[in-house]
Amino acid sequence: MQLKSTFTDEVFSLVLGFIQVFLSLDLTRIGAFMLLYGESPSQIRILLLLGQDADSAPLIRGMQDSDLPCTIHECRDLMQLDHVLSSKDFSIDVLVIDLAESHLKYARQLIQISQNLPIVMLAPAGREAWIKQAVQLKNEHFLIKDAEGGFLALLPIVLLRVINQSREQHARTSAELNMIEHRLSLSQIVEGSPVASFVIDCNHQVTHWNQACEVFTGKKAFEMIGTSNQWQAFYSEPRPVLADLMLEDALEQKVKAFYPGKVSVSSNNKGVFEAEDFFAHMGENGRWIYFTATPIRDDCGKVVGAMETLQDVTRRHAVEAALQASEAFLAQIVDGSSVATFVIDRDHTVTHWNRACEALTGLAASDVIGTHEQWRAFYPSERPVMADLIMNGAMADDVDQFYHGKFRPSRLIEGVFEAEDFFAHFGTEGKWVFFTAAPLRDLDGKVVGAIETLQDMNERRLAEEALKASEARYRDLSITDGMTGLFNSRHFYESIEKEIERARRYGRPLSLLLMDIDNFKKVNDQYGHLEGDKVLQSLAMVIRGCLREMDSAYRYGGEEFIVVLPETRSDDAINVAERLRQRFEDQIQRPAPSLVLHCTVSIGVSQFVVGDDAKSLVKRADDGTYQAKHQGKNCVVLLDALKD
Ligand SMILES: Nc1nc2c(ncn2[C@@H]2O[C@H](COP(=O)(O)OP(=O)(O)OP(=O)(O)O)[C@@H](O)[C@H]2O)c(=O)[nH]1
Repeated sequence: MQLKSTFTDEVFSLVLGFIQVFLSLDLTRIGAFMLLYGESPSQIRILLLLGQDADSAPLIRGMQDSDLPCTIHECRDLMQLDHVLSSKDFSIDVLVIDLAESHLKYARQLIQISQNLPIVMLAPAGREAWIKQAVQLKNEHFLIKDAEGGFLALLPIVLLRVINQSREQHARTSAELNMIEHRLSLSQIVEGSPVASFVIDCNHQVTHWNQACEVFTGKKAFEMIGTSNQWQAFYSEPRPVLADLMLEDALEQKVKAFYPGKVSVSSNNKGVFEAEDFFAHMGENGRWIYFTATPIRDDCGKVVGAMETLQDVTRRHAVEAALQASEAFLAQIVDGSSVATFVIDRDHTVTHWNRACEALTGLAASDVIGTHEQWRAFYPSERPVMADLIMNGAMADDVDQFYHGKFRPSRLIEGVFEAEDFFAHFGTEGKWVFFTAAPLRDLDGKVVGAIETLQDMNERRLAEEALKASEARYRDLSITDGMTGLFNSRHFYESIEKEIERARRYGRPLSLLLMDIDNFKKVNDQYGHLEGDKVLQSLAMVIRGCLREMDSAYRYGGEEFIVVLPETRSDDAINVAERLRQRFEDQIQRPAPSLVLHCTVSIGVSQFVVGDDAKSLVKRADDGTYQAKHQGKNCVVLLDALKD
């Protein structure tokens, strides 16, 4: 029962008629009112403004007679009214004004003070004009009371209705306000966003199409808002965009049908669907777009629209495609390389194992890629390979633990190690392998993997060994007498210098034997040079059989031999010489098939004394031999330096 501010006599009469109907229906009890409106009354807080001399008793009694639970605060003037309304201690549902003439003077202030509080005005019969005057200020409810306080019984019902209307109005206003706020904030969010975004309502009509979206799609907001043409921005034919699907039942099913394999629910935000797709009709050459859509719900959770955002990820796709191509290219390079190569990632998982590596190690790429079992190619049990150590940032000490004596830091690259080792199970007879591992770094220099290359060193090793053998052979030949196998005289002078130096420096004894075959010319003359050679070889064999490891024997001249005896004094040297002489004499020579011959040797002995050099030492031994010849040959003569 609200009156418009354009209050007229006709309306006023109508209202009065309505009150009469109320009365005729005898709806004067709250219970009956509740039947009509279905409202449950709660404690109603009433503020009662009375005229100066007015009696509140009939009014309060009227309220008490009703079933309406209420509390009543009384006030008599505007000050009191203001105090109660502005106090936090009082919460008022309705203002009842028992109109007095005095109120009319400040009716305007009164209505201002009451703010939005519902007002019920009571005027005495015959004073309807007061009401008329008062309600012109504010459209409110009113009642005319007769002299006996008649109609007052209707007051509780009017109060309830007023309060309910007020609450409904309030609720409606707040909902509208919420909606406006919601729309306002959504508008601000969408319009202000640098991310291309658009919003549709529950009828699939575009309500927002922000500037970024205009730039992104080339479609102007004024073309799109109010239409359902959002598909035109993306497709050549009408079809739902992701936002449209947010309004559908069986949402996920439909999303999957329209974006098969391209869409998922965001892991960060459960209500948001995200997708990535190529839109061939966008831009010059099509575009990769990352787009999200989310339903917009009202306070009750009902879907009332949807918002979609768009981001151009074409460049990222191009970069990813280039990266993939470069990875594929790299994989081909690695695979095609004739150098056995494998790569591990930061988790030590094998990512590449090329054909050369398969051939060298005998382990198939398919058996090792994706595993941590690179060790299988090299070792019988699990342990790190060089690439694993590099990946772990190993220092020389760590590498030494696994490759002791076999590795060295690379001379070319810092942080890289190289090693050489023999792998017995490679090939048919095992192989020498040179291997080197280097870290793989990302653009920030962080180690993200390691590459190891392996080179079959067998052929080189064999060649090296052959070379060493040949060098040794050559060296042996250069210091060896070809006929007897003993060292030659050139080597004697190298050796005797060292031995003299050692004997001098450490005061160690050193002796020399110089021997000459007796009557050798005769052998040659009688049986020929070749038979003479056999005698020379026979003496060489006897000498070799009599020497210790530290001794050395030399063919000094044609039929002259020298034996160097380190750590040997002259008396021991004489013993050696005697043994030699005897064994040679015992040796049977057969210069002709039926002929047995025994040859002899004369031996001169000298011992090193301080001041000796090679020449003097040899000279004394030679003199000893000479004396032995003079003493009848086949004997040993020591030529003592002191006696000399
Ligand atoms: N078969 C052979 N004979 C050699 C070789 N070198 C030296 N002769 C011979 O050795 C002989 C040495 O003879 P002489 O120096 O006269 O001495 P000798 O006959 O051994 O007599 P004495 O030394 O006094 O016992 C010579 O006939 C040389 O030709 C050789 O390599 N092979």
